[in-house]
Amino acid sequence: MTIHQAYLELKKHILNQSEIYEILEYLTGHKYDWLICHQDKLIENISKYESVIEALKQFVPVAYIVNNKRFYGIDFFVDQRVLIPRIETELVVEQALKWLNNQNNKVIIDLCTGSGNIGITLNHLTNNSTYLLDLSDQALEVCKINLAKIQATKIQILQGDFLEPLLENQIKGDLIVCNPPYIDFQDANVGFSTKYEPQNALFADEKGLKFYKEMFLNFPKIIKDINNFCLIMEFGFEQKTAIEKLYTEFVTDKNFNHEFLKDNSNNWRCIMITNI
Ligand SMILES: C[S@@+](CC[C@H](N)C(=O)[O-])C[C@H]1O[C@@H](n2cnc3c(N)ncnc32)[C@H](O)[C@@H]1O
Repeated sequence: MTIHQAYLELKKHILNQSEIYEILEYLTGHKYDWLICHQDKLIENISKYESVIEALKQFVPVAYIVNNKRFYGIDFFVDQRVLIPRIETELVVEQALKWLNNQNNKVIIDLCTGSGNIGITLNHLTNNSTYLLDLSDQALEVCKINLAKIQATKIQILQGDFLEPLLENQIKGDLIVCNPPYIDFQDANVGFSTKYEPQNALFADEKGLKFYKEMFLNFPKIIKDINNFCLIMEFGFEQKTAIEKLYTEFVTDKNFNHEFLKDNSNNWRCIMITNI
């Protein structure tokens, strides 16, 4: 089978052109430019090709097949132990970089880190000390693979339940970023595509709001300098009203500023809390 024939076959299963080339790169070990110029070359590893087609028939996401997902221009190793990083989460990184504004003596804390995509990206780009936390040992194994793969320094990994490792060890940061599980267990609209992702990365109690409530109640305890900090949390596109309500109920200190941010698809996606 030639590369061109494989391309035509893959097209029957994948709508996204760039994902087709991700698979062809995975199958041949060659980059896009080479593939374009060598369409008549044979795919040598036919059994690998056949298992890809089988996985696609089972709707396994391409990122899990090729063990890679590009996030903020960086290639992260991913497998079924972690959530596949989403493009909308790049908003968290973008806003965090704006707040950091080239400061390099800050402490970053990435809660619910999963593959480490947010925290490792920020560390890689700014060289600030960074803590990466997750409850899942399995997710942290993947995170460690990414730490070895992507140039990152001054990073510590902590396992535990949400804020607990920070509170227990009295660790505080300047920039807190967090993309927690936020889907309501009752949500009927969850796409079929999430079937292969870790369920504890997706769903949360209290209609998906448990982590926001816990954060709003406790975040001053994990901030180094309450007069100069930034906290950015991602949420689901229909959760803004509920999160605004929780904020009003649980954050009573008027010395904080909060704003909501929209992603590139014009959906409300993040809350950002800072000092005034
Ligand atoms: C939505 S995923 C986010 C992963 C990654 N930060 C991203 O943006 O793609 C949520 C992560 O929270 C972790 N998690 C779930 N419950 C947790 C808890 N109680 N404490 C800490 N982490 C938790 C999951 O293991 C998962 O890695």
